[in-house]
Amino acid sequence: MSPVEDKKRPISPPILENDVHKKQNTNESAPTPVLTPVLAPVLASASESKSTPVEQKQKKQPKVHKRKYKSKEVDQTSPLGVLQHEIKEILTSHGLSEDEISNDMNSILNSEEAQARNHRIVSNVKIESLTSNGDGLALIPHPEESKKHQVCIVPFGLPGDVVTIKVFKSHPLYVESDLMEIEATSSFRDDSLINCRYFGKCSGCQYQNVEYSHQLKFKRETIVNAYKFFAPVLSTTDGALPSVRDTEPSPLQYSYRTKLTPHFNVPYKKNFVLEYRPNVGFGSKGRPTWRKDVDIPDGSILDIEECSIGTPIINQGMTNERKRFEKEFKKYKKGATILLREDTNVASKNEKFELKEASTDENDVISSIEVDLEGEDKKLIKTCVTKSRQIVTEYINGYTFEFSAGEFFQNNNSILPAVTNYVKSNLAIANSKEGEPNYLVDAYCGSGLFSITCSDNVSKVIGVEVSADSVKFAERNAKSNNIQNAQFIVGKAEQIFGSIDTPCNRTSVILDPPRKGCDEVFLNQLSDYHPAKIVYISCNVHSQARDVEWFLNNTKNGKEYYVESIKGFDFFPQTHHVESVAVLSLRETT
Ligand SMILES: C[S@@+](CC[C@H](N)C(=O)[O-])C[C@H]1O[C@@H](n2cnc3c(N)ncnc32)[C@H](O)[C@@H]1O
Repeated sequence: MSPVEDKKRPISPPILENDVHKKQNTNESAPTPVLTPVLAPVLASASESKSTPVEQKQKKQPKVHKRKYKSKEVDQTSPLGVLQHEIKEILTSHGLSEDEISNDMNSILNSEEAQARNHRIVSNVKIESLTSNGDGLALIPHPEESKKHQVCIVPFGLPGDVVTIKVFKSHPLYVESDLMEIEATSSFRDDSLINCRYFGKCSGCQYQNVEYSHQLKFKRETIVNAYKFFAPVLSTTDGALPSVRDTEPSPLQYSYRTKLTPHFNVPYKKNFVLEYRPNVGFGSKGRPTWRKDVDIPDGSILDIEECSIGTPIINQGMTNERKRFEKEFKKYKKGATILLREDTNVASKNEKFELKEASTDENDVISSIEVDLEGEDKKLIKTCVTKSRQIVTEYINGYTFEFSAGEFFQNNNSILPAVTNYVKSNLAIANSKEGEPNYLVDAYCGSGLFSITCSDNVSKVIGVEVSADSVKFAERNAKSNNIQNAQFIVGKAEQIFGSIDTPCNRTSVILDPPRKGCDEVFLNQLSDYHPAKIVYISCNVHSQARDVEWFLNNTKNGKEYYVESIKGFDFFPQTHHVESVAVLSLRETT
């Protein structure tokens, strides 16, 4: 084990809600807690018993710093915000109150004994459900009070599994655990399907041991729950929400990710020089031991040579860059992330294509893979780019898109034809007359993916995007794809409607915001603009559900719309992620 890897899990202080979130993102190991010497005052008073009261007063009492649990606000639509709803669900199903599952955080923080009682091994734990994050959720006996329970998160546990776990972290209303043993197997579990030796420890995938059709059902359930939790009025109003459609499968279930970002840590110490190469890979999800067939050393970052969901050229890039790092790691004074982004160029089959700068092998030769396009005199030449400012190309349904390697672009090329076709097919405006002009506003347009792929169905497209760099690429992409009816504006989606002059009853709007969703300013303006159709694409179905509920129930014209359809797209097979497309249409007036 290299010196930068932590050897033993520290007795963890409870992680504050925000800290947990930070930790999940950075994959840092938990800080070693400084335990408060709770016995110190007792011992001190015993040795002082012979002094006079005046002497005792003069001697300074050692200060006991009691640690206090401070909770911080969590973003309601983040995994931790969603967990609050999931905990309520499990409580309702067992007829329990919050008091009956609560943990005494101040005691756990200040007493080693309380920590030891709480952070323990528990057997015969039945996994009841899945969180939106793909973790198992269970109810276990409370270690302090026999009438109470604890809600426990068990990564890699599947509904129906009976397992042994090790609880290692406490929070006021739940605990976190590692999966140690599977005692009885869920009907969803088929460990023979596991494709990667790091599965079960790496934080990247959650469902490699779940048959794909079940994965798609889990994701549909995530969407159903998102609307139940974040659109409660619509969910409980008869006929206000359509049944969520089946999740669209990804044509590729492995080898699909066109971008990976392995990373490494270097301890922050003055004049520190690394003696061993640190692990390079992805964050670990606790320290589970349930996979008996592989032995992977613990560490906050796992050393990963190959990622089974990455495309072949991305994995070739990973091999190249790991070899380079092996030679150069001593130069690094701090941790870093290695960008691996697929670059796809199109050429005719016999053309000798000159490769642009990209990841090279140990002989300094650019690694590339060629793929013939079926039924066409064209081939795709793929390389792996590692510089974030470098321009890369993506090929979708006959269109090419250029963008900076470090900027946002969808990561699963194989599903993009299905998604863009679905979005396009849902833009049609009811009661359209033949020959009448129609328009599209693509808010949050990035480098023009939907503006360009949907442009041939409409008279004019206006794309809006806050990043000037992305707009530059959107314009360039429209030109290179010979799209003449698209115009792009640099600006905030919240400020666009004042400058859009297309007739609202002939205009459809695409929304594809970042994870946090749209804000109320934007939704009010969208409602005032009153478009004929809205297609809302989202990588966070929870913020989508919240926005749809707010738009329909709280904006001026919201009541005039109904939710025509909701459908998930599986951009990330083997993981818990799901992309959702909701279509909102104007009710027909008689
Ligand atoms: C999820 S991406 C979608 C991009 C594009 N539709 C695609 O699929 O490639 C969200 C985009 O919204 C942009 N964005 C973020 N906040 C914005 C805002 N307030 N107004 C306009 N665009 C914004 C980001 O720069 C990013 O390009």
